[in-house]
Amino acid sequence: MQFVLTKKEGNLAWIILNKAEKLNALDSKLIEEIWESVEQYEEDSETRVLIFTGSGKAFSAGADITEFTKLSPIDAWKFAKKGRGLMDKIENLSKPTIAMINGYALGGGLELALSCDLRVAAIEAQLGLPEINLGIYPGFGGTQRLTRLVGKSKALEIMMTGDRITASDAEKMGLVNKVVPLSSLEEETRNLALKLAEKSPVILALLKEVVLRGNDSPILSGLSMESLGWSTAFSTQDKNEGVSAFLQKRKPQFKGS
Ligand SMILES: CCCCC/C=C/C(=O)SCCNC(=O)CCNC(=O)[C@H](O)C(C)(C)COP(=O)(O)OP(=O)(O)OC[C@H]1O[C@@H](n2cnc3c(N)ncnc32)[C@H](O)[C@@H]1OP(=O)(O)O
Repeated sequence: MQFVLTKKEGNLAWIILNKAEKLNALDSKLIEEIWESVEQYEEDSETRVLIFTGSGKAFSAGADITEFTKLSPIDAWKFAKKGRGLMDKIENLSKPTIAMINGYALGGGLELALSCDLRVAAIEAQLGLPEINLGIYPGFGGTQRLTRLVGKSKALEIMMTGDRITASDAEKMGLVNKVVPLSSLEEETRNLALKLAEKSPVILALLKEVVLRGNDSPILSGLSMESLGWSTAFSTQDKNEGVSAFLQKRKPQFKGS
């Protein structure tokens, strides 16, 4: 890999965008390498949580604008599909994902963070969808994911003005889950990831499926999926382990079966 660093820490996998001199701008190569890293950890049964972050002063400043000059409309469609495909893949991973936003998360960079389950940001981070200033609009899923997350009015404000927002404002509108000083960002993110890694992976996967599919469905369908998934939990060893551990006043050891 040229532009992505990966590292494993027990049950945690880190995927680090590593093109700091270009603020981790997402070009075709970087998108392919993130895709490969995601596939690698998706298949790795030891990995329970994936953390995405960037090296240097940015999480990612978005799609690589220099590539836009040579794109025909058909190329642009292919590029948007490729980037969006990656975001869809990340969103639909059965394992929990966290975006550790260390600095700028703009355009496609914010869209990458939006495709993760949770977002922890440094106080210093700046977020936004500035595509409107380039005469385009978000094309890696942001129009849909941001709107579902913060509501139509706030999402339109962010996309129509292109203004950058602070991590604290992002937290207030529910766009990020937690804001911490940059100096403790890694530790706080790791602690959150370790907490998730202790839960049952099979139940987390079921929960994700019900929440994601339910979010796209009328409430009655979502509620029905919830009941079906909930009863499926009763076929797992992890449910037996969780209930037994409570009754025996000990910590559960979930194995993912
Ligand atoms: C068809 C597919 C649809 C895709 C949907 C997504 C679209 C997008 O994401 S469009 C891009 C949206 N992002 C932006 O508009 C942000 C662009 N960057 C900036 O505004 C600034 O770089 C900054 C405010 C984030 C930081 O400013 P500053 O601290 O002054 O740093 P520099 O501008 O000097 O940046 C350093 C270096 O990085 C290059 N760079 C930054 N962002 C991008 C980018 N998105 N694409 C390509 N290159 C980028 C910048 O040009 C500098 O390079 P050098 O000049 O060679 O040093």
